[in-house]
Amino acid sequence: MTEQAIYKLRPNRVRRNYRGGAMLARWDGVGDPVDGACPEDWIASTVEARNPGLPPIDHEGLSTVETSVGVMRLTDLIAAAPQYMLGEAHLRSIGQSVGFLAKLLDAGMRLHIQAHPTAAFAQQHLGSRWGKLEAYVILDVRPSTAGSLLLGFQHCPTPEQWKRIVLEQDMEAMLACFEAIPVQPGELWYVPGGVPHAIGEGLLVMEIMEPSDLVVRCEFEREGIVVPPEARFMGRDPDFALGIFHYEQWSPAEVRDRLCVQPESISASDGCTHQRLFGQAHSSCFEVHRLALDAGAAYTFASDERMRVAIVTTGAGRAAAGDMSLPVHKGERFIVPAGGGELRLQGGDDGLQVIICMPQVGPTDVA
Ligand SMILES: O=P(O)(O)OC[C@H]1O[C@](O)(CO)[C@@H](O)[C@@H]1O
Repeated sequence: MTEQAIYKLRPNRVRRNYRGGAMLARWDGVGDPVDGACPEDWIASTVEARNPGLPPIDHEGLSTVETSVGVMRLTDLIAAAPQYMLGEAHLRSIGQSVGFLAKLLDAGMRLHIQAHPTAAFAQQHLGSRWGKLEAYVILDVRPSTAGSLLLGFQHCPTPEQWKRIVLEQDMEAMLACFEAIPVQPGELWYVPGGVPHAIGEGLLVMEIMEPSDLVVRCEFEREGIVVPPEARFMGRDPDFALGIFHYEQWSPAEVRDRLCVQPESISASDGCTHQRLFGQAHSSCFEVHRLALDAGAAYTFASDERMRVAIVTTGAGRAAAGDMSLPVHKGERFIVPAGGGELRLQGGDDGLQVIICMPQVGPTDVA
């Protein structure tokens, strides 16, 4: 198989327990975009979706890429050229998975209230190296929706009260534990394991997380969508599952202080700003950068021999690596393998914004 310096990712929609996806369909050029049962696109995913209680779909969640010899599953491409795709250091510390999971998430309705295990809990009790710490880049808010998150308890129940609320589905009491946290496009948030949360109606979010689909779902039905019993508590009993929650009370201002992240400026010159959005201070699993190029501006994202997963979030332009150069536009997602060299970007007439995600594989500094 020929090694390419850029692989375009195919759309990869995944079923969830909420409706959405119309904004993603618009990104993908679908003529008549509507919300449906597949509101997420999993990007460069080597993680299978877990949808217990729904009819099985083989390999749901696994990404496919365009290659010179046709469309291939990313896991097969990596297996065929692990060193080129991921690099030596990655293979040694992480193996043949991408090492993190990125998603575009398009919420046509508020998601149900949930929490995820920390990596420490997952290692100790679930036989998994990772829990599911999540980081969000808010990309857009649908008109006529407020744009908010439920995040952390503002009126914290005791573990016994929370257990009663969840088991009896006392929705009035459950919602009374939270106040809406307003969010804006461009903001960065992160959600450590154990923190209850729900993404609000109308948000389009780029989500980067530890590579698992481990979740405790607390609302068993929303807007007629029933979360199947086997999908609620990670297949365990309620006491075990609800044991992952952190029972801390944070006011909306404290939530913003703790969990709204300020980007770190890496460079700002010649019509291009380069920021690190999430790094080792937030996660030992992934690192995320944002590049914003004015019309005609050019920028080279240096290679430190890690795989880079790129998503064009605004505008259009060109992306080049090695001897490949492609036109790219809003919604495009692509991979530059560890062995693909530096990534060269150029802004088109309306400029170009690209988010780049990479695994953490040890000491890192791409500045
Ligand atoms: O509706 P579901 O299937 O529980 O999906 C939950 C979604 O919520 C998130 O955990 C975000 O909070 C996504 O990563 C996940 O896909």
